[in-house]
Amino acid sequence: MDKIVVSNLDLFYGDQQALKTISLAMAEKSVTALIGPSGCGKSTFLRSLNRMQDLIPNVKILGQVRIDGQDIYADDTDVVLLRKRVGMVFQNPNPFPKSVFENVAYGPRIHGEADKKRLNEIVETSLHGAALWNEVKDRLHKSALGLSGGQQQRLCIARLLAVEPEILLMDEPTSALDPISTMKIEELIAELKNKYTIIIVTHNMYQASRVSDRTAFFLNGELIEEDVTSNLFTRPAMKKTEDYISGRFG
Ligand SMILES: Nc1ncnc2c1ncn2[C@@H]1O[C@H](COP(=O)(O)OP(=O)(O)OP(=O)(O)O)[C@@H](O)[C@H]1O
Repeated sequence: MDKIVVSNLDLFYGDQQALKTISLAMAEKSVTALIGPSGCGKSTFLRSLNRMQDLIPNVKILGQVRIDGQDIYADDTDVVLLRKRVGMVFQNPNPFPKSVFENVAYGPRIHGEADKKRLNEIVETSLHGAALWNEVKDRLHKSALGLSGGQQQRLCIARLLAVEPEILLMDEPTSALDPISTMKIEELIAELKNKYTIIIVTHNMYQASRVSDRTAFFLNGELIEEDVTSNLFTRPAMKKTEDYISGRFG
């Protein structure tokens, strides 16, 4: 079943059009990878799925983004609730300068959870969910900034899981990480897709082929082609896709 359906999405930064009439459906509990050369609009597209662009001045958005059938750009959308449902992980892990525990408890607390026992449970479950519990269970009250980069990234994922999202947006989540940490995040993505709908931007085509079910190729703000990942990489329908994946540009 489709979780997110984007129809005819145009996005302008001032006069510059960064997304050109994009239509793309993303299935529930699956991983969709967004690939394409630098500046083609991948991050812009990703950020349009939880209205992160609302924070940037002079952005104009036309078209629709429906999640479970509801247009997230409708006037009555609760954007705080939307961002709880659609969480985001960034390229550089960005834990708060607080303890591991406080990082994970932060979201539930601002959404009103005050019960200590319940918060303990949420923190433990979320850290398990992000495959980090065993590595941090003895240092829950130490600073998150003392964790390795890969652990910090998994902590950022745990922080999202704590508010019970439905969709995880990941913008090049491993580009700042070493190969072992990257592998752990990729294994985690494989686990998480049993429960969550995941959209990942990656520059690494091997990563796209390892982690995703479907891949969308963007070029100059256009969606050139979208298909089952193995098809897109072995039998692309479009010449531009073939040129990109065979390393002829980008
Ligand atoms: N806040 C902004 N204000 C103005 N223009 C922007 C802004 N963010 C992105 N752009 C422009 O929109 C276009 C698409 O950028 P975007 O970051 O979405 O591409 P990308 O494919 O994610 O690139 P990269 O792989 O380098 O991260 C680019 O031309 C970029 O310069």
